[in-house]
Amino acid sequence: MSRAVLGLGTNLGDRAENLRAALGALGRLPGTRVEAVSSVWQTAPFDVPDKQQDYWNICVSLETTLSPHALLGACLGVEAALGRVRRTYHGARVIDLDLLLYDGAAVQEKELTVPHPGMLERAFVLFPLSELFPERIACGLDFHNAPGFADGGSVLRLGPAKDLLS
Ligand SMILES: Nc1ncnc2c1ncn2[C@@H]1O[C@H](COP(=O)(O)OP(=O)(O)OP(=O)(O)O)[C@@H](O)[C@H]1O
Ligand SMILES: Nc1nc2c(c(=O)[nH]1)N=C(CO)CN2
Repeated sequence: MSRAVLGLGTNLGDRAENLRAALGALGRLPGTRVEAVSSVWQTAPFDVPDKQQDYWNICVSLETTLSPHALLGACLGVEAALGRVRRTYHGARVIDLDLLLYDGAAVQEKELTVPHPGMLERAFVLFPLSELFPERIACGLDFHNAPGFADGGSVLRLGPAKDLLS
């Protein structure tokens, strides 16, 4: 059994429903259990080409028997099932699932890079991630250097997933 950590984001349509549906789908993957879910964080769109609604971001840890590649394939399947359409680079999306970490694995391929290359620069990842691993990640001290904080206040904790998403 391995532990994988995913970052989820949505900024199109009903964001609570999109996260709810994605979590449900992840829990139904073969050999997979949702171990923990962060709070829901409302974050300003970072590095996007046009005006977009704020994102809702969460991080999720999974216990899974799926390999990293099989899990990535499953994540792409969940995105497709929820109606994600890829139009432009960093365009608004119904749902995005990024594989952030998989045990201690390091994968360097175009189709799959783990740890996710952008994760340490993204406040919208680090804040929810710090809730799952408080002993490993402390947010706050250096947050003004995180790109998500370029506008000085772009990450807002909305509340626990159990209140917002169940
Ligand atoms: N760790 C990873 N998690 C998810 N996708 C990855 C990962 N590493 C590489 N990819 C590849 O990236 C491709 C494009 O993913 P996507 O369109 O969701 O990127 P993005 O989320 O818009 O950008 P970013 O990666 O900057 O968050 C996927 O088809 C996948 O093969
Ligand atoms: N706040 C925020 N900004 C983003 C996000 C995201 O999930 N949250 N995802 C992106 C592409 O993956 C680009 N920009």
